[in-house]
Amino acid sequence: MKRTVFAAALNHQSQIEAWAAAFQQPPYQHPPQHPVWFIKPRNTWRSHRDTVGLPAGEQVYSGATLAVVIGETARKVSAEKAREVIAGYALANELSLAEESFYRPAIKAKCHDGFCPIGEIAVLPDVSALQIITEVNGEVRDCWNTADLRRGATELIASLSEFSTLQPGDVILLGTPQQRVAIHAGDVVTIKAAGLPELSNPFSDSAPPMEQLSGQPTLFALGLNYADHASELDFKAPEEPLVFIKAANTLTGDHSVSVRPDDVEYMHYEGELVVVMGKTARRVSRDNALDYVAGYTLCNDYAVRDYLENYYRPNLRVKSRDTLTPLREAIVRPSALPDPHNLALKTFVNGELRQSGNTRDMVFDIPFLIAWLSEFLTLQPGDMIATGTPKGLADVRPGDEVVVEIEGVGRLTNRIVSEQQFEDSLK
Ligand SMILES: O=C(O)C/C=C\CC(=O)C(=O)O
Ligand SMILES: [Mg+2]
Repeated sequence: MKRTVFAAALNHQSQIEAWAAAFQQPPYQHPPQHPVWFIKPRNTWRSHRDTVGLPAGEQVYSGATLAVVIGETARKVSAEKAREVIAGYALANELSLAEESFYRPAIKAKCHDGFCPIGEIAVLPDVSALQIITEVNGEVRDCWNTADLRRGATELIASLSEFSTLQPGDVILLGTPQQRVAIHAGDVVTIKAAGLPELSNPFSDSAPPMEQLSGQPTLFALGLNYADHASELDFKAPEEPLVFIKAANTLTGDHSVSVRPDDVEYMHYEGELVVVMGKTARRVSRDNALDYVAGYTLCNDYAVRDYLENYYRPNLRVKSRDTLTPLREAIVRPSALPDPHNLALKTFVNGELRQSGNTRDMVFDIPFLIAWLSEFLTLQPGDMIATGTPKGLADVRPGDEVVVEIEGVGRLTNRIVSEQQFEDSLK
């Protein structure tokens, strides 16, 4: 069973060449120094022969790629050892709207329902020079070679597992070339490569309804959803929700530890109200949105600012690190919290009040966020929306106790430890 589907962007030589001049300018400033990660959440997953519905009025592009499937737990694995954790490979179609910017997470371009069909797994001894062929209605329309990838499977596993422990069932998509194939309703897109089961999907302008999904619930998180926090970071409040996704590996519980990397200057807390979905939601109106909510809880959306790069910012390396998202499992039912938009939110460090806000100050409120997301993707029971943090960030150090408290929802306590302390605790 798939767990998290990670994807590498800008990993094909043709993309870096096409974007070379732009990456020397704002907002990028320089070419990416680290792999550019994004996540294809479970609503995007489809299988061989599944029909994929195309969003009305949008041009969708095929993105044939190779998926590497993790077979064993991989934590801080070297590239040399990475081969040992690979269960096999599959073909995938990393579907996308046009890639017009890599600055902020491209959830609208990448995460529509059905935007990630993945084929059956097979064991292959070597994928370093594999031809990936795309046929549309039986005609070859694209062909690229994995030899043109900037980082191969083992290097990507090493890079990702440095901050995100991989588990069996996790998948990494290795990237797509700059040129993509435009697809239309009525097309059948087939992806082929020697030694792998082909992946073929018909495309329609109306897709069958989503069944109940497997895989980990998706944790959507809002950036800059409080104007005072945006301004303390020298940003204006966004004109539409800035949504990024956090992977399952980052979650930890109440009274747990969060690891501060030893080589960083600034790791800060972010107390946040979290909405937990209770019913399948697709194209839900703002007026009805709260009817789909199972309850509310809270999280601490820690960030390691040293690792920020202006590619799909905030990057997974900043926001999706092991142990850096404490989340309280117990939820408060909507009946006990009639107005989630008027709750005091506080964060204390070692008993001292450091952050104090109110959920009434959200830029985009909860009904808006549910309606906006469900306009292009299906929210499933268990999916969560961390609604952003107000002003008042500060660095935290090993030994600090951090408590997030939201009126009517409860408290979340955790302690900061150093990498060395955490490694010692594992021995
Ligand atoms: O790009 C940045 O510096 C901020 C991105 C996300 C901030 C966040 O998680 C929040 O506002 O909450
Ligand atoms: Mg946050």
